[in-house]
Amino acid sequence: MKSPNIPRNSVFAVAGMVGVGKSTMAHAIAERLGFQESLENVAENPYLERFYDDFERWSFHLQIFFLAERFKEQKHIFENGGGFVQDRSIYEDVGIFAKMHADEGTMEAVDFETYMNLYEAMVLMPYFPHPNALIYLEGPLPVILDRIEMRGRNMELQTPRSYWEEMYRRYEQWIESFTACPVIRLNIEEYDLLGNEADIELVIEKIAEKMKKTTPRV
Ligand SMILES: Nc1ncnc2c1ncn2[C@@H]1O[C@H](COP(=O)(O)OP(=O)(O)O)[C@@H](O)[C@H]1O
Ligand SMILES: Nc1ncnc2c1ncn2[C@H]1C[C@H](O)[C@@H](COP(=O)(O)O)O1
Repeated sequence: MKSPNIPRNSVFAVAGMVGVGKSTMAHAIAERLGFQESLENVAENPYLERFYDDFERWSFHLQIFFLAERFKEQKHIFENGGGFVQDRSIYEDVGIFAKMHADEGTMEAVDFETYMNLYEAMVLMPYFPHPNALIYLEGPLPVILDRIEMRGRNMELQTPRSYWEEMYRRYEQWIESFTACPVIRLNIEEYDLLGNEADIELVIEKIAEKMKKTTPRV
């Protein structure tokens, strides 16, 4: 197996729609590169089920919880000198989730403003270097919905299809104007990490290529 030309202190964030395959991808990249994984811990999230049960009541609590978690994670990555693959980025919390709930009226305007103030104060901290690349997973909505179904989290299965359709639409727009760091777009129909483990090499090649273009020579 060839050793990819990817700096050991790099940080990658895997982004994309719920169910698209981020955790699976983050795990495979981290394993292949010998990096640490920084995973979203759904089971230990005290608000997630309550949130899916009642968006209006819990959306602010959930966003604050995620913000605190991502901030701790960021500090951990910073203190360890990089070499991490993150499962989901902080940019999606604000650009997709918080904004969607504010626009849809399931987060109060005043709560969204408080959240944004906190978010902006946090991302201006030195603990918040941007990732070296955002690995964005995309694919057809029906395939993603099948994956959500196959994974079988009850709270997600009970959520109306219109919620996922709206999120999907927002992701498509959001990625077009995302500029915080270089983006590597991967179509989930062009590789199959579960069916063919060797496909991770295609992904690693794309990352190495992007790093070659974006890492300044010294
Ligand atoms: N390449 C793939 N082909 C088929 N199913 C996949 C693939 N990648 C992930 N899955 C499955 O899709 C579901 C969602 O994947 P997951 O990695 O948890 O997504 P996310 O972290 O984006 O929510 C899981 O059941 C996972 O096993
Ligand atoms: N910031 C968020 N707001 C609302 N819901 C969120 C946020 N971040 C993640 N989620 C939800 C979506 C899924 O149900 C789980 C885990 O996400 P996944 O894309 O499956 O890793 O948390």
